[in-house]
Amino acid sequence: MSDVNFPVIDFSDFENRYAVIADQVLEASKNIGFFYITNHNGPSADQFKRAFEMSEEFFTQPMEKKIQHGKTSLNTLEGYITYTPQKLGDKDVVCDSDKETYDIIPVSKSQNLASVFSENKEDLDTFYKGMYETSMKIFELLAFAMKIPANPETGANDYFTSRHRYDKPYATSILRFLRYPNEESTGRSEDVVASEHTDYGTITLLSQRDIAGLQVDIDDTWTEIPIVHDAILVNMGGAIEYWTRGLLRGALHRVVATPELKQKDRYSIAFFTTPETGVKLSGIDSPVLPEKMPEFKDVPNDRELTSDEYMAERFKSSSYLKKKD
Ligand SMILES: O=C(O)CCC(=O)C(=O)O
Ligand SMILES: [Fe+2]
Repeated sequence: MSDVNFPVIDFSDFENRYAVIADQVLEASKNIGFFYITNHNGPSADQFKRAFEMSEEFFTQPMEKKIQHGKTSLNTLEGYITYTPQKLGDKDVVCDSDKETYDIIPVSKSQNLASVFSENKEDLDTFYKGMYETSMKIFELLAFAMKIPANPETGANDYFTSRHRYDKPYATSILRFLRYPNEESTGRSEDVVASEHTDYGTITLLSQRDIAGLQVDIDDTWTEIPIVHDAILVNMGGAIEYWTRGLLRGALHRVVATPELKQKDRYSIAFFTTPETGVKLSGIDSPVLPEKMPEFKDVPNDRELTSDEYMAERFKSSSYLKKKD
């Protein structure tokens, strides 16, 4: 475990300090690929608390209730993934090995919202939008710091945001509630409860409720990411690493079991952004972009992929739902 000063970027006095904040965001995105933001104007501490309460209310229901919203295919955007094999009718509910998750798309487009969430639609919608807006702010800062030309008509740094529009028919962002059930309840104990991976999308916002365990690979060393209260953790995903030719770092990360997990469930919330369907993950006009496309582990680098092709490649080489040996 190396001793790294984990970046915490203060967004206060945002307009006046825009250029400084943008540079800090770019530096952290290049070097570690993970950083905290504080005073961000995104969801408040109370809204996070409320979101975790909804999550707890959903996950503590009996399994029969939860699987009524089970995903039976990975192509389904919204719904529940279980941690022990379950059937919904004659179909298997998608099963992860150590954790359970519930994915939410924009509330207005949802077809199959569990009652806990539909009863609290307004809170959920506000929280989802707050996470979305915060992601868009990060994209604007990155576009500015990378000196990508602003929109000539509006002056906005909208290169990335205009490719992640909120109200596209195809949902571009997923809000995911996660629970890692405690070891006593499952009778299992593993050292690693979310295997090492890079996220598929462009950026992820994350909050670990009260049990740490998230680690990021920094210079080949697993480094613990502390919990910083009232801060949002931001990380770069594989799609933005690919799109920026490796400039931004889609860092490997994982979750390990801490002693608390023996008796207490671990909750986290993630918000994943994915570019709109058909977006070309190439052609960024930036003086800081590397000239050459590097090699990537999971995707080919000899042709230019669209967002959909990129995702398809990642799913092909995915070990996400394969059982650990
Ligand atoms: O639960 C966490 O803290 C991290 C989860 C994660 O990395 C993911 O879902 O992609
Ligand atoms: Fe992740």
